Amino acid sequence: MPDVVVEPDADRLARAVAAALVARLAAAQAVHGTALVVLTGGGIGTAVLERVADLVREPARERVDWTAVDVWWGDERWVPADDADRNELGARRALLDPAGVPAERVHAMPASDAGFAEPEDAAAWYADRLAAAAPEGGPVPRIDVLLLGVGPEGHVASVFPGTPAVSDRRTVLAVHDCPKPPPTRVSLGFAAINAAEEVWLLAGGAAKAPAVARALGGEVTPEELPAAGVHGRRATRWLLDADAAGELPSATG
Ligand SMILES: O=C(O)[C@H](O)[C@@H](O)[C@H](O)[C@H](O)COP(=O)(O)O
Repeated sequence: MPDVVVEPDADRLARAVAAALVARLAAAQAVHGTALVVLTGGGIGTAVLERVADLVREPARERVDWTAVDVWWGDERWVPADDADRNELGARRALLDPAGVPAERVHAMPASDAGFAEPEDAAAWYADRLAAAAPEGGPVPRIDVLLLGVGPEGHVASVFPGTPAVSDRRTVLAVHDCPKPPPTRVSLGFAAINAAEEVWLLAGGAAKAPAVARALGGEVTPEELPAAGVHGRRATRWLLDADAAGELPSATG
């Protein structure tokens, strides 16, 4: 059963997720020496990273060794490396650069000008990188926490309802004709998403309330609403603000 946390508003949601993320990464490092996080793009994903950067600047609070954090992405837009639409650029600016994450631990998905002819080639390359990082020979390394924003129609990463990506069994996919621009992307598929130890779905705002309620209502298929197909190996957490939780039974009485 997923864990659902509701914060009063978007700012407190971002702060709460940031604090929980720092704690989760510190706990993983205490056990394994390193920690691995998969980042999401979008507004809430970037807001969380900015709040984490605030925490990093509070020396008393800093418990994460950012030189021992591996950063991967859940999806990336198929645009040039310097394009403002790149999720990677937003993450570097918000957290990775100020926190001092070493270059060799930042595993960005290829940009459209990185030398791969097609996004399919970039997806295959990223899948190989994930497999190469998996010590036990599995498809992906140990993912301590995988962050996902949620679209108003229930997409996660770049897996959209009613698209081949929902049933694709590969760990990394090329996605075309996305309803959310830019249209072409590289995205983790459920084979990678659901291999994470913990998956945190982040949603803020009333526009997300119907998708959140349908995903948690248990009456919808991943084909209809991909967020309903997300299940971490150890934990699945929904981290919401009050508006995004507005159609949950507990909120409607
Ligand atoms: O690259 C992307 O666009 C994101 O990965 C995407 O999956 C995003 O997380 C959701 O669309 C929610 O975005 P917002 O938080 O901005 O609503």
